Amino acid sequence: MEILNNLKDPKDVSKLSIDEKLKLAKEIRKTIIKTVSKNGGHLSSNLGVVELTIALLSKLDLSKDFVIFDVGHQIYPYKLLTNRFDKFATLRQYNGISGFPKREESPYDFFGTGHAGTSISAALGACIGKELLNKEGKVVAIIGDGAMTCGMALEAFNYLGHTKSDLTVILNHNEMSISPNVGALARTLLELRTHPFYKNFKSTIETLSNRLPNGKTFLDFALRFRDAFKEVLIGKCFFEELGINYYGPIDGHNLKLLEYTIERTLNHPGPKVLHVVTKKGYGYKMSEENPTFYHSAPKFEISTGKPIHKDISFTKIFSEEIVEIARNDKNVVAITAAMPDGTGLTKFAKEFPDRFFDVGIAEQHAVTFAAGLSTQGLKPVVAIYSTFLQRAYDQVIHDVALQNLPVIFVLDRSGLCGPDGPTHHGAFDVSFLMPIPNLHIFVPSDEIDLKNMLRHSINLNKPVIIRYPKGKILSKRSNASTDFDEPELLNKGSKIAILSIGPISWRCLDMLEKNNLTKEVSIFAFKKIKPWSEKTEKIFREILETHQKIITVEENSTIGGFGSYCLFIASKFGLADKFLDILGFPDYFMPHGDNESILKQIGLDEESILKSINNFLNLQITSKKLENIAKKS
Ligand SMILES: Cc1ncc(C[n+]2csc(CCOP(=O)(O)OP(=O)(O)O)c2C)c(N)n1
Ligand SMILES: CC(=O)[C@@H](O)[C@H](O)COP(=O)(O)O
Ligand SMILES: [Mg+2]
Repeated sequence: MEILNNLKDPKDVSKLSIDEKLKLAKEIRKTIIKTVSKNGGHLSSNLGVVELTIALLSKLDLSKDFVIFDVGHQIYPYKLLTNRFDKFATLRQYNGISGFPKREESPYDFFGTGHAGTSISAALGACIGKELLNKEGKVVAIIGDGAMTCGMALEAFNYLGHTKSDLTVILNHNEMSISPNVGALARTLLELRTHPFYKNFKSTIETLSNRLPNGKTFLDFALRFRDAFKEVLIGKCFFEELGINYYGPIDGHNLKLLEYTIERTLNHPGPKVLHVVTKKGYGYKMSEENPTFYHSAPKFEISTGKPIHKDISFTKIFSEEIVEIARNDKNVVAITAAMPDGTGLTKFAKEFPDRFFDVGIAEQHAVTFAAGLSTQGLKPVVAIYSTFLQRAYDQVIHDVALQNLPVIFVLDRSGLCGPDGPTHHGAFDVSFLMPIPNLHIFVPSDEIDLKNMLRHSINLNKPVIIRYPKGKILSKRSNASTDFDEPELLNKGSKIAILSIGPISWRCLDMLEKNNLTKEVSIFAFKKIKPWSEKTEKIFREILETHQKIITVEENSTIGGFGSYCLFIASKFGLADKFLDILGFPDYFMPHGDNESILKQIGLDEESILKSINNFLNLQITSKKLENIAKKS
């Protein structure tokens, strides 16, 4: 990595010749492919923005300019060019560098992202902040066509057209969200991009500007000529209607053209959008052919592109079961906010295209849209990641729960999301959903529970949440009770009772078996955590009365989670003193890395749970011994 190795400062990029920059682009791609093949990560989006990032750093001065990447999953080339080449092999690993922009990680990561659609609002805030404080520097937001479908992005454009601030938005258009981008806006952008005048004109000027000795002057003339015709040819475009200047579309892999146009755009005062066209996955055959698979790539073999291994997950079980259910119930419809693959709805979409709705990255709309569907007697299933449901909290309360509408929310990634880190860990859903009246909240411990809960929920006629984490399924049983009011007894012990939710229950069982503690410790896996029926309360009371101590275990924040709810009920019985420990996620944002290291850090690994149990058991032994000594004397 001859060039990457020698870049000591982001400013050095601008000092390279065009040939060196082209070589640099190759080195960046090679480094990204190598690292992502070992660590997993967002391959396709990063390969698509290599030239764009080089061009941007050639034209920005990061000592005063400010740049924000929307979602931030495309930040790898930027990290490589902002003094993180030497740490890049640690990408997404525990104690390594993050896969997203992170303010604590580098002074060049100006704004943290991970969820889509925030860049223009944050950039506009920074821009107006600079104006008010008389600070120097340009502000740039880079946003993909997928993220442009977010309500927040559109809200920010609305305000930008009003403030007329000197903000540059670079729209990276590759026709892809994680899957192909959808919606009317995607169509409008495509019209801008594929207009025959633009297409032919673009290729002619680009070829000529590369060949002519005075390419820059020619390019300038040609682009001015094109702009003059823009309105006549395609009418005022979306952005210009809002009072925002529009440049483009330009080829996002043509470095010379990019540099030239970025400079020209930055120097134009006021609000503006530069429309850049790229190919997602560019430069690696496998990701060009299947950008969706390599969007969030698992570890893979570079020569074949094959993933190293794949576990059976809750997502896969949901994917198959919901199709089975829908075959027998034509009222079942499914909704995703731009994540048919991640949530497991691709199969459903293929078999029932008319009953499947990908609404774009628009979680708030997805939830209220589902509520609307349910008013007509349909049975909407909203498949969504826990962390993205945070976006639609009010919609869950105001549009679904308050009206008691039968929408089923299937929350994937509820729990640790390992290398994606704090923006993606599903750490809060139990805490933020438990207080909402009318919700029925289920937590499967394995695939059988999930299937049973789905079938039960589809006919419940109530708002439902089913939450489960990413990762492999741990139990190997072949049937389970469908009485979700009754916590499932996984092991009967005499002294301590572990009350748990989700697949971590099976890890606890494994831990007891390995440590010969099955006689001392019971495990109860709770299945429906809201509302508690009289039966659940009765069983809970019996558990309290028949055990000396209680430990709760969950993959959710300990604050406001399952454990604290149990403690609340126990206190009503006057039995709160039975609680030995409430184990779950801590009151700080957990880092990225492998789940095992994170669990260890937060005291939710087997060893830590064991320690909590042994502390009590050893204490009992010691006090027994002391009692005996006292008796003898
Ligand atoms: C609020 C929110 N919903 C969903 C996601 C998941 N997600 C991450 S990237 C992405 C697609 C983004 O597409 P685009 O902005 O066009 O970027 P590209 O990957 O095409 O470069 C989605 C849906 C997210 N990060 N945030
Ligand atoms: C950036 C983003 O939000 C998604 O790409 C997410 O990282 C995907 O996660 P999974 O790989 O768990 O589907
Ligand atoms: Mg895109």
